[in-house]
Amino acid sequence: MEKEQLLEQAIAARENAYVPYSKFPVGAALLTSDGKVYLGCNIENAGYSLTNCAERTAMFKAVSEGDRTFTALAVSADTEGPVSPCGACRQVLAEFCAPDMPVYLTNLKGDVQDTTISELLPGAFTPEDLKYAAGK
Ligand SMILES: O=c1ccn([C@H]2C[C@H](O)[C@@H](CO)O2)c(=O)[nH]1
Ligand SMILES: [Zn+2]
Repeated sequence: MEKEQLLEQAIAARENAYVPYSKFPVGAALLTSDGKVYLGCNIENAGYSLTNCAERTAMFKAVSEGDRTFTALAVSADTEGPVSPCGACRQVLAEFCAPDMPVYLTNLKGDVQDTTISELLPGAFTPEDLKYAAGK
């Protein structure tokens, strides 16, 4: 799967966004090691804090279908520069994705920022951090 194809899919995934409150559609495309792509969009709620971001929608779809091995993620929104994933999504991504996994952030103007999971959330709290206390 080419980076460009994944970016295209993230842009297309915005079409299903449910965004009556923010009117800010976001799309995500999460690539598995098997070459499967899970799409995600943001899904808002009248109880605003219950909103689910595009990145977490894609991740939760994949995990709920039994896929946990990921090789790349693309995210798209209509932002001035490449879209910046929120803190909650950065933490959820760090749970399942390798620190060096590529993440492609884009906007509708074609700006692309290549980054990684660990660049998005340096020092993430991970499953490893739970092992010290568990081993006492
Ligand atoms: O990376 C991001 C940033 C924001 N949002 C959503 C949450 C909310 O629905 C809207 C405005 O914050 O955009 C995402 O889905 N992903
Ligand atoms: Zn988010």
